[in-house]
Amino acid sequence: MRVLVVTAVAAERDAVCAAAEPCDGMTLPGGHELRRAAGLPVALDALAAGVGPAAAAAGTATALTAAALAGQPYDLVVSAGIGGGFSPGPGSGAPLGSVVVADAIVAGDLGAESPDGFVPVTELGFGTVVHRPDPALVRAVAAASGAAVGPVVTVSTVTGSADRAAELAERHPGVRAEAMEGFGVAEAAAAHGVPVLEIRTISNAVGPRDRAAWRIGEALTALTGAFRTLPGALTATAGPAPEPHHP
Ligand SMILES: O=C(O)c1cccc(C(=O)CC[C@H]2O[C@@H](n3cnc4c(=O)[nH]cnc43)[C@H](O)[C@@H]2O)c1
Repeated sequence: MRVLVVTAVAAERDAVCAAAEPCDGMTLPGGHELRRAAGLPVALDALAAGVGPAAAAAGTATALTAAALAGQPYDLVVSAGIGGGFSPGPGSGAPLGSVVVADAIVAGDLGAESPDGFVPVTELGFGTVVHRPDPALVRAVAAASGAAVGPVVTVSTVTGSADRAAELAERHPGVRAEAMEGFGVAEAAAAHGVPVLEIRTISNAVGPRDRAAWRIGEALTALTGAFRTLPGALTATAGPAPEPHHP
């Protein structure tokens, strides 16, 4: 099984690689650097594609295309990194340092404002605003890593007020976390017909800005922990490798 992990920044990519060292580098067409982990039961490549959904989609599509052209397509793409956690409650939110696996990868602000509030792009007659990963895979990966499961919203503007946090929570019942790349990664994966997951570890609370309260180090450590458990969860759900085809 071949897995592409897409993070925003190098610190997140290195936290993923820390679960799977050695992680050797290679350069993709266009200059993105891909780190390849050796010695795991799954082949795992990690890419820091940049912050935001557009950079995430561009980097993911580049890596998927390069792999397909090399005759080594990926079987799974994972959007991974730190994220903001909504206020913890029963069946929603996520506390600092915790792990979230998305059962819905949602475009949080793709749409239009109207006098009656936000209108998602689908209601304008365009595209999609949600990708739903395979539920069995989500359950297996979450169980292995001790993660909460729920929607993760992708935004282009980090939430900085209680009002905006409340608006997103109302619009997306059960929402666990907010980040900036998952939907872009998922769009690229869908364009290539490759399954997708999103795994976030919580570095800050979604709401009023409070930089002193960020726990980026803890979230990166939790990311390494989650990726230590990923290969086992994937091999347990993948079943036996298909027989080679002899024409
Ligand atoms: O300046 C701020 O107030 C602020 C608050 C949280 C995050 C940022 C970032 O610039 C980080 C963006 C980066 O990290 C992910 N991330 C982490 N926490 C959040 C969040 O609460 N909302 C959205 N994204 C978050 C994100 O995926 C980016 O890769 C600045």
